[in-house]
Amino acid sequence: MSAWFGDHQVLDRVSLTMEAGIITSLIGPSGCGKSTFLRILNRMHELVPSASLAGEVLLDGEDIYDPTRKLVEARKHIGMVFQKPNPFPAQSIYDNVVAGLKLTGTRVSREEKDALVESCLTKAGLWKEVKDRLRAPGAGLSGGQQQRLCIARSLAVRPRVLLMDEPCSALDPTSTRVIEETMLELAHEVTIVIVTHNMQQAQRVSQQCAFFLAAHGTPGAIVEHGDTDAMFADPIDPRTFDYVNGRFG
Ligand SMILES: Nc1ncnc2c1ncn2[C@@H]1O[C@H](COP(=O)(O)OP(=O)(O)OP(=O)(O)O)[C@@H](O)[C@H]1O
Repeated sequence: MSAWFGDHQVLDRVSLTMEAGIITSLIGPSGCGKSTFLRILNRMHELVPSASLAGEVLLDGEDIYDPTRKLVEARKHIGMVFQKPNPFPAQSIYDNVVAGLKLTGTRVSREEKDALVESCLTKAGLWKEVKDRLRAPGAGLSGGQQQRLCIARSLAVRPRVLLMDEPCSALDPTSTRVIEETMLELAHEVTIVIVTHNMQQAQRVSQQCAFFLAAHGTPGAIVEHGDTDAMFADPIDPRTFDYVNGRFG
Protein backbone atom coordinates (compact mmCIF):
# COMPACT_ATOMS: atom_id res chain seq x y z
CA MET A 1 0.00 0.00 0.00
CA SER A 2 1.03 3.58 -0.61
CA ALA A 3 -1.06 6.41 0.83
CA TRP A 4 -1.36 10.17 0.56
CA PHE A 5 -3.14 13.09 2.17
CA GLY A 6 -3.31 15.58 -0.72
CA ASP A 7 0.19 15.49 -2.20
CA HIS A 8 1.79 14.45 1.10
CA GLN A 9 2.77 10.81 0.82
CA VAL A 10 2.53 9.11 4.23
CA LEU A 11 3.08 5.44 3.34
CA ASP A 12 5.41 4.04 0.72
CA ARG A 13 4.83 0.53 -0.61
CA VAL A 14 4.06 -1.05 2.72
CA SER A 15 3.42 -4.76 2.40
CA LEU A 16 2.47 -6.96 5.31
CA THR A 17 0.79 -10.33 5.78
CA MET A 18 -1.27 -10.42 8.95
CA GLU A 19 -1.88 -14.07 9.62
CA ALA A 20 -5.25 -15.49 10.60
CA GLY A 21 -5.87 -16.50 14.18
CA ILE A 22 -3.04 -14.54 15.76
CA ILE A 23 -2.35 -11.02 16.99
CA THR A 24 -0.09 -8.72 14.99
CA SER A 25 1.14 -5.49 16.54
CA LEU A 26 2.16 -2.40 14.60
CA ILE A 27 4.78 -0.31 16.40
CA GLY A 28 6.78 2.80 15.54
CA PRO A 29 7.22 6.46 16.44
CA SER A 30 4.42 8.98 16.20
CA GLY A 31 3.52 10.06 12.67
CA CYS A 32 5.04 7.08 10.84
CA GLY A 33 1.67 6.03 9.41
CA LYS A 34 0.53 3.16 11.64
CA SER A 35 -3.01 4.50 12.10
CA THR A 36 -3.27 5.38 8.43
CA PHE A 37 -2.25 1.82 7.55
CA LEU A 38 -4.83 0.43 9.98
CA ARG A 39 -7.59 2.67 8.59
CA ILE A 40 -6.72 1.55 5.07
CA LEU A 41 -7.39 -2.03 6.17
CA ASN A 42 -11.10 -1.37 6.67
CA ARG A 43 -11.61 1.42 4.13
CA MET A 44 -11.76 4.27 6.62
CA HIS A 45 -8.87 6.14 4.99
CA GLU A 46 -11.08 7.03 2.04
CA LEU A 47 -13.44 8.98 4.34
CA VAL A 48 -10.87 11.79 4.52
CA PRO A 49 -11.61 14.03 1.50
CA SER A 50 -7.94 14.63 0.56
CA ALA A 51 -6.92 11.00 1.09
CA SER A 52 -5.84 8.64 -1.67
CA LEU A 53 -4.10 5.30 -1.88
CA ALA A 54 -2.56 2.79 -4.26
CA GLY A 55 -2.32 -0.94 -3.77
CA GLU A 56 -4.42 -3.85 -2.63
CA VAL A 57 -5.79 -5.13 0.66
CA LEU A 58 -6.44 -8.84 0.30
CA LEU A 59 -8.73 -10.62 2.72
CA ASP A 60 -8.44 -14.32 1.92
CA GLY A 61 -7.15 -13.40 -1.52
CA GLU A 62 -9.93 -10.93 -2.40
CA ASP A 63 -9.26 -7.22 -2.68
CA ILE A 64 -11.54 -5.26 -0.33
CA TYR A 65 -11.09 -2.27 -2.68
CA ASP A 66 -12.47 -4.16 -5.67
CA PRO A 67 -15.01 -1.71 -7.16
CA THR A 68 -17.65 -4.44 -7.34
CA ARG A 69 -17.50 -4.94 -3.56
CA LYS A 70 -19.60 -2.92 -1.18
CA LEU A 71 -18.02 -0.73 1.47
CA VAL A 72 -20.36 -2.13 4.12
CA GLU A 73 -19.06 -5.65 3.39
CA ALA A 74 -15.49 -4.62 4.18
CA ARG A 75 -16.59 -2.92 7.41
CA LYS A 76 -18.62 -5.96 8.41
CA HIS A 77 -15.72 -8.35 7.99
CA ILE A 78 -13.12 -5.97 9.41
CA GLY A 79 -14.16 -4.29 12.67
CA MET A 80 -12.37 -1.48 14.45
CA VAL A 81 -11.86 -0.36 18.04
CA PHE A 82 -10.46 3.11 18.64
CA GLN A 83 -8.18 4.78 21.18
CA LYS A 84 -11.05 6.51 22.95
CA PRO A 85 -14.00 4.25 23.76
CA ASN A 86 -16.91 5.46 21.64
CA PRO A 87 -20.12 3.70 22.66
CA PHE A 88 -23.37 5.43 21.68
CA PRO A 89 -23.77 7.21 25.04
CA ALA A 90 -27.57 7.52 25.18
CA GLN A 91 -28.19 3.98 23.97
CA SER A 92 -28.49 1.11 26.41
CA ILE A 93 -25.71 -1.45 26.83
CA TYR A 94 -27.94 -3.96 25.01
CA ASP A 95 -28.63 -1.62 22.08
CA ASN A 96 -24.96 -0.70 21.80
CA VAL A 97 -24.02 -4.34 21.29
CA VAL A 98 -26.56 -4.87 18.50
CA ALA A 99 -26.12 -1.43 16.87
CA GLY A 100 -24.06 -2.86 14.00
CA LEU A 101 -26.77 -5.29 12.92
CA LYS A 102 -28.96 -2.48 11.59
CA LEU A 103 -26.05 -0.89 9.74
CA THR A 104 -25.22 -4.15 8.02
CA GLY A 105 -28.89 -4.94 7.34
CA THR A 106 -28.82 -8.15 9.40
CA ARG A 107 -32.28 -9.27 10.58
CA VAL A 108 -32.47 -11.41 13.71
CA SER A 109 -35.25 -12.49 16.06
CA ARG A 110 -35.55 -11.20 19.61
CA GLU A 111 -34.28 -14.53 21.01
CA GLU A 112 -31.30 -14.51 18.65
CA LYS A 113 -30.52 -10.94 19.66
CA ASP A 114 -30.62 -11.83 23.36
CA ALA A 115 -28.27 -14.75 22.75
CA LEU A 116 -25.95 -12.59 20.65
CA VAL A 117 -25.79 -9.88 23.31
CA GLU A 118 -24.88 -12.44 25.96
CA SER A 119 -22.27 -14.19 23.84
CA CYS A 120 -20.59 -10.97 22.62
CA LEU A 121 -20.50 -9.44 26.11
CA THR A 122 -19.09 -12.72 27.44
CA LYS A 123 -16.39 -12.81 24.76
CA ALA A 124 -15.54 -9.18 25.52
CA GLY A 125 -15.20 -10.08 29.22
CA LEU A 126 -18.05 -7.78 30.30
CA TRP A 127 -21.10 -10.02 30.73
CA LYS A 128 -20.78 -10.66 34.47
CA GLU A 129 -20.42 -6.96 35.23
CA VAL A 130 -23.43 -5.78 33.21
CA LYS A 131 -25.89 -8.68 32.96
CA ASP A 132 -28.22 -7.09 35.49
CA ARG A 133 -28.25 -3.66 33.88
CA LEU A 134 -28.43 -4.26 30.16
CA ARG A 135 -30.98 -1.46 29.78
CA ALA A 136 -28.73 1.14 31.45
CA PRO A 137 -27.00 3.64 29.14
CA GLY A 138 -23.54 2.79 27.78
CA ALA A 139 -22.24 6.12 29.05
CA GLY A 140 -22.69 4.93 32.65
CA LEU A 141 -19.83 2.42 32.38
CA SER A 142 -16.21 3.04 33.32
CA GLY A 143 -13.69 3.74 30.56
CA GLY A 144 -12.42 0.16 30.56
CA GLN A 145 -15.96 -1.23 30.54
CA GLN A 146 -16.89 1.12 27.68
CA GLN A 147 -13.92 -0.15 25.68
CA ARG A 148 -15.04 -3.76 26.27
CA LEU A 149 -18.57 -2.71 25.22
CA CYS A 150 -17.08 -1.37 21.97
CA ILE A 151 -15.29 -4.71 21.48
CA ALA A 152 -18.62 -6.53 22.06
CA ARG A 153 -20.30 -4.20 19.53
CA SER A 154 -17.61 -5.00 16.96
CA LEU A 155 -18.00 -8.74 17.56
CA ALA A 156 -21.79 -8.70 17.06
CA VAL A 157 -21.49 -8.57 13.27
CA ARG A 158 -19.11 -11.55 13.39
CA PRO A 159 -16.02 -9.91 11.90
CA ARG A 160 -13.09 -11.97 10.71
CA VAL A 161 -10.61 -9.26 11.58
CA LEU A 162 -10.54 -6.81 14.48
CA LEU A 163 -8.38 -3.71 14.16
CA MET A 164 -7.45 -1.95 17.41
CA ASP A 165 -5.88 1.50 17.39
CA GLU A 166 -4.16 2.01 20.75
CA PRO A 167 -7.17 0.49 22.53
CA CYS A 168 -5.70 0.81 26.03
CA SER A 169 -4.02 4.20 25.87
CA ALA A 170 -6.91 5.89 27.72
CA LEU A 171 -7.20 3.11 30.32
CA ASP A 172 -5.71 2.34 33.73
CA PRO A 173 -3.39 -0.69 34.18
CA THR A 174 -6.15 -2.96 35.54
CA SER A 175 -8.52 -2.24 32.63
CA THR A 176 -5.58 -2.64 30.25
CA ARG A 177 -4.88 -6.10 31.66
CA VAL A 178 -8.53 -7.11 31.22
CA ILE A 179 -8.56 -5.90 27.60
CA GLU A 180 -5.32 -7.76 26.89
CA GLU A 181 -6.77 -10.97 28.36
CA THR A 182 -9.86 -10.45 26.21
CA MET A 183 -7.70 -10.01 23.12
CA LEU A 184 -5.77 -13.21 23.81
CA GLU A 185 -9.01 -15.17 24.19
CA LEU A 186 -10.54 -13.67 21.04
CA ALA A 187 -7.49 -14.30 18.88
CA HIS A 188 -8.58 -17.89 18.26
CA GLU A 189 -11.67 -16.77 16.39
CA VAL A 190 -10.83 -13.32 15.06
CA THR A 191 -7.57 -12.08 13.58
CA ILE A 192 -6.38 -9.06 15.56
CA VAL A 193 -4.15 -6.20 14.46
CA ILE A 194 -3.21 -3.69 17.15
CA VAL A 195 -1.38 -0.37 17.01
CA THR A 196 0.43 0.22 20.28
CA HIS A 197 3.03 2.59 21.70
CA ASN A 198 3.49 0.29 24.65
CA MET A 199 6.40 -2.05 23.98
CA GLN A 200 5.49 -4.32 26.91
CA GLN A 201 1.98 -4.62 25.53
CA ALA A 202 3.28 -5.57 22.08
CA GLN A 203 5.36 -8.31 23.71
CA ARG A 204 2.55 -9.51 25.97
CA VAL A 205 -0.17 -9.83 23.35
CA SER A 206 1.28 -10.22 19.88
CA GLN A 207 2.96 -13.12 18.14
CA GLN A 208 3.90 -11.06 15.08
CA CYS A 209 5.12 -7.49 14.99
CA ALA A 210 5.88 -4.84 12.35
CA PHE A 211 8.07 -1.81 12.97
CA PHE A 212 7.09 1.31 10.97
CA LEU A 213 9.36 4.29 10.51
CA ALA A 214 9.21 7.54 8.57
CA ALA A 215 12.75 8.86 8.26
CA HIS A 216 13.05 12.67 7.96
CA GLY A 217 10.89 13.95 5.12
CA THR A 218 10.14 10.49 3.78
CA PRO A 219 6.89 8.50 3.91
CA GLY A 220 6.34 5.73 6.43
CA ALA A 221 7.62 2.26 5.58
CA ILE A 222 8.13 -1.05 7.36
CA VAL A 223 11.72 -1.44 8.54
CA GLU A 224 11.30 -4.94 9.90
CA HIS A 225 8.59 -7.44 10.68
CA GLY A 226 8.37 -10.95 12.01
CA ASP A 227 8.13 -12.95 15.19
CA THR A 228 7.58 -10.58 18.15
CA ASP A 229 9.97 -12.34 20.54
CA ALA A 230 12.74 -12.35 17.93
CA MET A 231 12.17 -8.70 17.03
CA PHE A 232 12.53 -7.63 20.64
CA ALA A 233 15.34 -9.98 21.62
CA ASP A 234 17.41 -9.94 18.47
CA PRO A 235 16.23 -7.43 15.83
CA ILE A 236 17.96 -7.43 12.45
CA ASP A 237 17.93 -3.67 11.85
CA PRO A 238 19.77 -1.32 14.26
CA ARG A 239 16.84 1.15 14.03
CA THR A 240 14.49 -1.53 15.36
CA PHE A 241 16.95 -2.23 18.17
CA ASP A 242 17.04 1.45 19.11
CA TYR A 243 13.26 1.81 19.00
CA VAL A 244 12.35 -1.29 21.00
CA ASN A 245 14.96 -0.31 23.59
CA GLY A 246 13.43 3.13 24.00
CA ARG A 247 16.29 5.06 22.38
CA PHE A 248 13.94 7.16 20.22
CA GLY A 249 10.26 7.78 19.52
N1 LIG B 1 -6.59 13.55 8.25
C1 LIG B 1 -5.34 13.85 7.91
N2 LIG B 1 -5.06 14.85 7.06
C2 LIG B 1 -3.79 15.14 6.71
N3 LIG B 1 -2.70 14.48 7.17
C3 LIG B 1 -2.91 13.47 8.03
C4 LIG B 1 -4.23 13.09 8.45
N4 LIG B 1 -4.13 12.04 9.31
C5 LIG B 1 -2.80 11.78 9.42
N5 LIG B 1 -2.08 12.63 8.65
C6 LIG B 1 -0.60 12.62 8.50
O1 LIG B 1 -0.20 11.32 8.07
C7 LIG B 1 1.02 10.94 8.71
C8 LIG B 1 0.80 9.60 9.40
O2 LIG B 1 -0.14 9.78 10.47
P1 LIG B 1 -0.68 8.56 11.32
O3 LIG B 1 -1.71 9.09 12.26
O4 LIG B 1 -1.05 7.46 10.42
O5 LIG B 1 0.64 8.15 12.13
P2 LIG B 1 0.80 7.23 13.40
O6 LIG B 1 2.05 6.46 13.21
O7 LIG B 1 -0.44 6.45 13.63
O8 LIG B 1 0.97 8.30 14.56
P3 LIG B 1 0.55 8.22 16.11
O9 LIG B 1 1.38 7.13 16.68
O10 LIG B 1 0.93 9.57 16.64
O11 LIG B 1 -0.92 7.97 16.16
C9 LIG B 1 1.41 12.09 9.64
O12 LIG B 1 2.35 12.90 8.95
C10 LIG B 1 0.10 12.83 9.83
O13 LIG B 1 0.34 14.20 10.08
